[in-house]
Amino acid sequence: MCGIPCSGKTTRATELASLLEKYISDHAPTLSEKKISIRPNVVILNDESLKIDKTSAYSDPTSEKNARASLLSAVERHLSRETLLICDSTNYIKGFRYQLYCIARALGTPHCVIYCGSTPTQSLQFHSSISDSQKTYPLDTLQALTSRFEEPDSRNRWDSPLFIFSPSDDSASEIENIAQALIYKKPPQPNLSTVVKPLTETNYLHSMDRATQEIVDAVLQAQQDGKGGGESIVVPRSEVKVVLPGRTVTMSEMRRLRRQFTNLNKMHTELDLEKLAGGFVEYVNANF
Ligand SMILES: Nc1ncnc2c1ncn2[C@@H]1O[C@H](COP(=O)(O)OP(=O)(O)OP(=O)(O)O)[C@@H](O)[C@H]1O
Repeated sequence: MCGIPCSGKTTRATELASLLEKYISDHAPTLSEKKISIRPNVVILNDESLKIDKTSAYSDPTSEKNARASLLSAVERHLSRETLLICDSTNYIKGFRYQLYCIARALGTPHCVIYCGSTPTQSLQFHSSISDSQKTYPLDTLQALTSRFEEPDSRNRWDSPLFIFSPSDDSASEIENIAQALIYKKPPQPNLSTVVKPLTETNYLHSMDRATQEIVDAVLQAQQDGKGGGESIVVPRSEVKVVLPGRTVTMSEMRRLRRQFTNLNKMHTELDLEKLAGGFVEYVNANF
């Protein structure tokens, strides 16, 4: 899921989960014929199921980071090729959505993004209708999160396929398309090498280390040379260029991105060096 706070994500997720469960039950013979094994129950992960307190978890950067880390590790624990899982959170940072996409890709299972496209005015109305006993974000947190929201864009692999729902839209109208995207679609393979000989497993981590370090060095060097906001930088081994943000990129930020990318891809030993380098550049651009 994706959407600003109080945009109706949990309401939509619950509706979609029961519609998908019905779909799985109604289509059992077809699924079995196609040898598709899928559990009958849809798992929903959100602040409530993870016992995260919305009233405080998003009020400062450290708590917010912890909340996101809990969600990410819960997704890693629960997702499998047989499980339909809904990650019901704002997922408002595109780099975070990219991380979710990588988890699905590493498992070889499809994903999609359901965007609850309520307007800020509609979400404020929903917020004001919630009684004080149902704990939710304080108004200022809601507004801060709304202003930081990075809207999904179906041109990005990690935001595609994208399904957009307004509050008045009927969940049932899209269920066939969502089922096609999640149940029948072949797992994503955009980064897999088909022509280049894969690296041996022993060399893999070493090669990834070197390739990503060379890119980090190139970015920091370009910045030292006076390159800045919006400029594209050619980096080693990648056809995709790094696009610098309109602020200074620090060495520790690049180190963190490199560590995260390495962790996400360390099992992905079928990738060749060029795909790895291109993937790292995409990851860096998404997180800038
Ligand atoms: N389509 C809708 N029409 C009217 N009210 C709605 C609609 N969707 C959700 N609501 C109401 O808005 C409030 C917030 O809904 P919900 O919890 O689904 O949003 P959310 O995006 O998951 O919120 P949060 O960001 O807190 O997780 C609830 O009181 C819910 O009943």
